[in-house]
Parts: sequence; structure tokens; C-alpha cells
Amino acid sequence: MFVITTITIATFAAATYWIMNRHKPLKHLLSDFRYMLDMQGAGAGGLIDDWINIRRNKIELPDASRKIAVITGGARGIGTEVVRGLLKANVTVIMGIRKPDAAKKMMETMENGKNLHAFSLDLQSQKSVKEFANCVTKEFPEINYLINNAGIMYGDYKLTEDGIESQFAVNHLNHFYLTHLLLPALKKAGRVEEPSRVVNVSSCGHYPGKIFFDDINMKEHYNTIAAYAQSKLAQIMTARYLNKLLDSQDANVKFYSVHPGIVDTDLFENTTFNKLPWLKKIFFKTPEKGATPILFACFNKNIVERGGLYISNCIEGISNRYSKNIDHQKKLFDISCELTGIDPDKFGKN
Ligand SMILES: NC(=O)c1ccc[n+]([C@@H]2O[C@H](COP(=O)([O-])OP(=O)(O)OC[C@H]3O[C@@H](n4cnc5c(N)ncnc54)[C@H](O)[C@@H]3O)[C@@H](O)[C@H]2O)c1
Repeated sequence: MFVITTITIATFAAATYWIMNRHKPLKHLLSDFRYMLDMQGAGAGGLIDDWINIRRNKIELPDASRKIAVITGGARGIGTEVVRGLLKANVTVIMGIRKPDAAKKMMETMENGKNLHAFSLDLQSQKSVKEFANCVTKEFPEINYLINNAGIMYGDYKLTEDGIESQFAVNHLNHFYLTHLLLPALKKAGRVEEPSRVVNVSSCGHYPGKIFFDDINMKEHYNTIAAYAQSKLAQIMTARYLNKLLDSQDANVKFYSVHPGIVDTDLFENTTFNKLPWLKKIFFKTPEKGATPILFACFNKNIVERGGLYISNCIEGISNRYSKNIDHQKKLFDISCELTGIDPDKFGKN
């Protein structure tokens, strides 16, 4: 009985899916279906992981006076709670946000809000990234933490003003560019015993991902889930590759990537969860809990020697096999340099 019911439901679901998408060529239809299932699997795995490791997801904030942090995003969602944690730890925080005025209330209401600064940053634009980096380094020539937090998920196909697919540009490429521009300041602040840290806020949603090296903008066939997975995978691969590169240059900068958990934020505005807010309230983490593994990546002393680590719930997370492939990492680094006009031989030496 159970088998018959399952087969009937599966057949019905597959037929409905086919009717809704019958204009697509079969190969695209099948790959879209696979991405949908794989992403649901990754999300369910993430939820289970959050529940299993609920007690591990905690951190004691140190006193980090005189330390400087730069965070992208921060006016809402997980970023706001990371900012709150950093300020509590007496860190001076610089937010890169599209509307700096939005930080005013945070400055007035948060503990140590006087240590919060905000500059304009639009990650859809390389020009804006450059202007932001210039403003920051002019006032703050040394930086201890860079938290590449801002992100977008799903939505229609869109190219940025630089001609890059928007999820790849916002989540990975323009953070890669920002990291390059802030590296001199990060290197200046880093010490052997206390290196500076770059934290890429990635996602368990990287799991079904691969890098479309021959068609990074996915022009041939756009699947928004595959594009999100590609961008989040790229952040993990970049943390691993840059950690090795900067180690080889004896720089005191470490790189980490973090899955914050499945968190109740506006990131889901392009998904069905947006219509089911109560479901998010019941099953998802709070933004405060989502900020915890990011603060862990900034402050935990035991991971100093473990640069390149992928963290989930304040322990080592499981990233997909693709992210560990060194040839793929190098190829992604080269293509990211090319798309941002950086000479790969000079990366980290500025
Ligand atoms: N919420 C989750 O369940 C979840 C799970 C895994 C990973 N993440 C990652 O966590 C990070 C934070 O997401 P969140 O859940 O707080 O979502 P959110 O939508 O609440 O916050 C995203 C932030 O990014 C900023 N942003 C978006 N586009 C930008 C642009 N062009 N320029 C500058 N800033 C821009 C937004 O203004 C906002 O502050 C993202 O990188 C996301 O991929 C979230």
C-alpha cells in the first residue's frame, strides 16, 4: 500500500512538473528537476544539522578592543546580529551597505553603537566596491576582520553593470574583488599569533553546486538554484585557495567559510517560504543563532592553524567534494582575477 501510494504521488508530481515546464528541452528539464530536488535535500540536511548541533552553536565573546571589522550587509538579517556581537566585543565596525542612513538607528540603539560606521557599497557594481574600499582604507589603514556577509538568493536572470550574472557577482565575485582591495590593510593588522581573518558567509546550499567554467553567466540555460549554488560554492573554494596562497606569501591573514544555518530572514523573499512565515518561525534558527558561527570564525583561538576551514554550527562542516578540488580552485581564482581585472601573479602582493 505504502509503495503504491508513493509511486502514485511521485508520478503525479513528475507529470505536473512536466506539464508546467514542457516548453523546455528535455536535458534542461531534467537538470532543473535535479537541482530542485538536490537543493531541497541540502536544505533538509541543513535543518537536521542545526537541530543535532544546537548545543554546539555557541560562543563567548572576547574583549577585542582596538580591533577593526568590515562587514558587507549588516542593516538586516544575520548581518545585524553579527554587528551587534562585534560591538559587544568592543570591536569598531564598518558596514558596507547600499543606504548608509539605515545604520543611524543601529548607532543610536545598539550597545557601543558609537563604534559603528557605515559607508555606501553596492555589490552589483565593481566601481562601487572600489570606492568603498578607498573610503574604508583612508580612515582605517589596518583591518582585523573582513566579513563577506551580504548576499542574494534566487530571482530572475539579471546581469550587473559589469556584465556578470547577479548572484555570482554579489555573492562571490565582488567580495573576491573587495578582499583583494582590503588585503594590504588586513596584512598590516595581522600578527603571527593573531592573524587577520576573512570570513566568507557561504551556505549549505553550495552542496548541489559546480562552477560553470565555460559559461559562468549561465547564458545557455539559466537555473536560478544552480546559480545560487555556484556562487556559494565559489566562496568556499576561494577561502581555501586564498588561504593557501597567502600562507605561501607568509602573510598573517587566514580565510574561513561559514554556513550560518537555516535562518529566518528576508533572504527567502523569492521562495515559497516567504508565504509561510510561521513555518520559518518554527523550524529556522533566529538571526542571532545564525550570527554565532560567523562570530566563532572571527574569534575562536583554536582555529588559527586551520585556515581554509568550512564551519557550520561552530564545528567543521561538511562541504561537497567539488570544493576541495585544487585544480578547480585555481581555475576559479584565475577566472575571478580576469573578471575583476586583477593580475593573478600580483594577488596578495599589493
Ligand atoms: N538565511 C539563511 O537561511 C542563510 C542560509 C545560508 C547562508 N546564508 C547567507 O547568509 C548571508 C546573510 O543573509 P541573510 O539571511 O541575513 O539575508 P538578508 O536578505 O536578510 O540579508 C542580506 C544582506 O545583503 C545585503 N545585500 C544584498 N544585495 C546587496 C548589494 N547589491 N550590495 C550590498 N548589500 C547587498 C542586503 O541589503 C542585506 O543586508 C547571505 O550571504 C546568505 O547567502 C543565509
